[in-house]
Amino acid sequence: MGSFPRNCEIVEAKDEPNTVRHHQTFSQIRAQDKERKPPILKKGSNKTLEDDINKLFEAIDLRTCKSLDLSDLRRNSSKKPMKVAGSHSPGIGFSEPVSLKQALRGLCISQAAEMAAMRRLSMPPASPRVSEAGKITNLYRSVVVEAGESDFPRLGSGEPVVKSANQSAHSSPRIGVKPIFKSAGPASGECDRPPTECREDGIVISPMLDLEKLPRYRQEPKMKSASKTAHSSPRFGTKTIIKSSESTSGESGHPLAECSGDSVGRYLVQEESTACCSKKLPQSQEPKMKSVNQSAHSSPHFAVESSCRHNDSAPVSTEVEIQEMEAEPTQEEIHTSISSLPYCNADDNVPNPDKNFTNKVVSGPSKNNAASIKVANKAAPKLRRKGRLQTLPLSSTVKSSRDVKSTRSTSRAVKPALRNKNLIVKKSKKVSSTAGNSSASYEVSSALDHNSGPSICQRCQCSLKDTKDESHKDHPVATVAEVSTSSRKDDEIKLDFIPNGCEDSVTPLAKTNMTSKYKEKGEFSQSSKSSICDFSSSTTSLSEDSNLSGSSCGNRPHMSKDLRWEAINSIRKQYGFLGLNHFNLLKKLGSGDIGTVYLAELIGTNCLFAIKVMDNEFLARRKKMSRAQTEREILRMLDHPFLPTLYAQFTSDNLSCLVMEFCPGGDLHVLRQKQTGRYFPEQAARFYVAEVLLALEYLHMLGIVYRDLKPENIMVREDGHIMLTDFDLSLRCSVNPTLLKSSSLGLEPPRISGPCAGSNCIDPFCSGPSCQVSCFSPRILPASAKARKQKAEASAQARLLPQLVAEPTEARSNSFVGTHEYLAPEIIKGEGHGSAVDWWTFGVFLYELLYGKTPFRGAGNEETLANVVLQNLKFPDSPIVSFQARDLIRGLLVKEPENRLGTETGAAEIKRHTFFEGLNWALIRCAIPPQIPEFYDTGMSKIASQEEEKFLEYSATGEHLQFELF
Ligand SMILES: Nc1ncnc2c1ncn2[C@@H]1O[C@H](COP(=O)(O)OP(=O)(O)OP(=O)(O)O)[C@@H](O)[C@H]1O
Repeated sequence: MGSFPRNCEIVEAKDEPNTVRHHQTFSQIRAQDKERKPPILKKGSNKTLEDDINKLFEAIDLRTCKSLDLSDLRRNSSKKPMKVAGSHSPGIGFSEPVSLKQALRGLCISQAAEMAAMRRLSMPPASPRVSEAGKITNLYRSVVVEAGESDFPRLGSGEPVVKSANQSAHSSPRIGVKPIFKSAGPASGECDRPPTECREDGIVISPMLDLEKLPRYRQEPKMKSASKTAHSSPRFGTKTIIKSSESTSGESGHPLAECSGDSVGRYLVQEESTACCSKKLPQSQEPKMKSVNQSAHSSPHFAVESSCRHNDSAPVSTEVEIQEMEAEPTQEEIHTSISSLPYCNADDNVPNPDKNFTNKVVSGPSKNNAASIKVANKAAPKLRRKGRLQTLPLSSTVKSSRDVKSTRSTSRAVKPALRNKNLIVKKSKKVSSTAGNSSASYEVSSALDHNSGPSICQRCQCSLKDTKDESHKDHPVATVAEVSTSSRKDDEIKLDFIPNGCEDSVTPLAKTNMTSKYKEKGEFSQSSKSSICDFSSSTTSLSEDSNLSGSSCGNRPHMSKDLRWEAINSIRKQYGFLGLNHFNLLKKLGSGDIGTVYLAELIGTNCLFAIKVMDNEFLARRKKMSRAQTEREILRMLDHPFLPTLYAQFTSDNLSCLVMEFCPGGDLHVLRQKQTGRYFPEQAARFYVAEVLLALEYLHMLGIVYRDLKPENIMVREDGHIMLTDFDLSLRCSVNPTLLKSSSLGLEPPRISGPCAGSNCIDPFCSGPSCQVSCFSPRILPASAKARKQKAEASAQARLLPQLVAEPTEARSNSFVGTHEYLAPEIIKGEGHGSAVDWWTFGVFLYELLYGKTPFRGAGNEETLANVVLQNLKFPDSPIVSFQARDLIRGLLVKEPENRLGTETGAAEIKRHTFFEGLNWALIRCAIPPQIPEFYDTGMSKIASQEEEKFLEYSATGEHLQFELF
């Protein structure tokens, strides 16, 4: 392994001058041999052994070698190991001087090779239905299988056996393998992106992982810096962007590769041209694999930057973790295997929607903006220049303490207090999404669900007023169990959209105050995520939704008491528009690929928001408009207690702003690291994954495949409940919700035999006298016989209820999207993926919460990817996790998506698992979360004490976008 050349390009074997005398027949060779080594005749013996052999040679030669010389054999038996330059394997080919014995051996081998070649030639052609990518995959597999059977050691049973690039080169001239991954190690930050090789015969040479460095990791278990922090950090800040066919510049050989690290982010290549997400495709369009030529343009190119992520709270050495993550296959096998993984992506050529998006943003409802600006300037003297930080009094809801947001990288950590300069270097990802109309909105219906009853338990008469978030009280939990399409009419589908009024386009009020500079900055700040995105095709499509309708609270009557809506509308009424100048930017919460999120206070309202600020010019230049558009469109659709609420969106001074709900509790990644042992107790994990499951279920119902589930994307609200964020990598598709009778499901009905009874549960079937918490009562709590009987009856009733299945099973995409440790195998293998990837990531997520680490993490990204594909799932001995939890994880982390739990009927399948037994899904939001954020420091006090004027400046240059607070 160590000698494996890093950039070894293994393509179709060519004739090697120093190896086989290809064009010599066997008889010629034998004649030469005879000349060199004349037979030694024993005295008195007319027939020697040599003579016999010679006759044998002649006989064979006549039969086989007249029309077939070695070069022919070599071509036709291409999948068999052949001698290559520098190889001295005896018996494969002939070399001079060649002995009789060698010749005989070589002949036998050649005959074997000939037989293999003939066998291959007699194989039936591939089915015309098989796509070119499929052919490549099949070809690849045939090589793997054949070679695996004959020459190469098998890896773990049941796992795919793949060959090393070298081996492939020896045996398969049809597939050229070019290792392109040049990760210089976790801390080097190097990145490379070799071009995709598209051969003349149309075969796309997939980029392969170069795991050359893997042995080094193994040999150096005590890793430094990033490695030492492996336990809690660093998903190895790697961002891989793969070339996709959406490129409009024809840079097929120069796909975007973006590397990001935690400490240092670098743009080593230019971004690929266009990632289109809004192509309006007919919904009926079936998923298609692209042709190889298309694939050639879209084959994923991996540019991997393994970054050193510092983790200030991770004293556990990597050594332990690496040892734990040792795969069953040897490292060499892993290397060998992953080197041959087919990274062929098939992408569609999708028109660039950026233009439309830009137009839309810029030409928004800004009719009276000019007038409004003047009015605003006069009537609101307190309004500062856009982005200006003011020293306003703290909101009453803001608690002053500290909550240091730590991420997997300290370089990404957001410091609680403002600094003079916070530089944000934008990372670039390539994302794709599809446009379309997924206006699958659902009306909450209690008729069909036994759990969707009133928010007050009919039996125990307990109220829900204890919940901290007022908005949640009126917020319907749109779980599958509660959602029905039976009574829904099209004109009733309104609740998912914010009003037009929420989308303001503001003439740059403070443009003169906003310094626009273009600077080169050497200081980098990275977000904590290392998502991978490659925008390729999605064969399902949606159209730009236009069902926006206005109301005071975005058609969310259940949120009418939300003070934030009132505040927004008040400002809008007062000034005629809403712009960035109406907010005080208090501090930077974090930055992502397409924007920076600030904590902001709506001036004069004491209402806090999280505002995502994106530079349209930068987005357009970096072809990221589609990502921003995807996120914006999805945010506008959402109305769920565990998903963010978009209060407003506007464009101000070419800055596109999304005003969202602010989550003061940080993200789950940070919260996990604060736990003892850096893992959650099982009950806490159960709470979080249950809420995430509902969020995913809701997204799937809307035709959204999330694709980037990980703790970093799960924010903790003020009340301790979660909020799933970050939708720019999501895939939008069509979905056909179906109501299924339990009989047609062929599955067990929901099991409610848990111990909720007797505890404080709001379960409508509960005879208990109280409420709260009990939704997450431990399964092991004893239940009375009576309660058990009632539960059994409830189960029987539930059996009769129809079940809504709203899994977007038709969704397909070939994008390489996600985060390394969370990537599903089908994404890594480029086989195309659908909604099942969310259930894979859900399994990884549960695993990480319970064990404090992800299941397939390797020493580097490449090894992680290899492990995901090849390594069997293992559970550490410690901490002790229940059988139910492990069983659920096992069901979710099935490498074949078709066999994965959730693939068939979505979240409903998962919710029935015994891990969630006894959980009242409809009332989760009423349960007391495991942890409630204590304080959150907005940094305003510090600003006030400094009595400084803070300004937001942004600048963009070349590859980077920078926002500065100073
Ligand atoms: N509603 C919110 N409340 C509090 N903090 C938030 C909120 N939304 C985002 N953040 C913080 O801002 C950071 C940046 O968010 P953002 O969505 O821009 O980037 P990201 O999560 O890295 O996603 P991407 O890079 O794909 O855009 C997040 O990591 C999170 O810490």
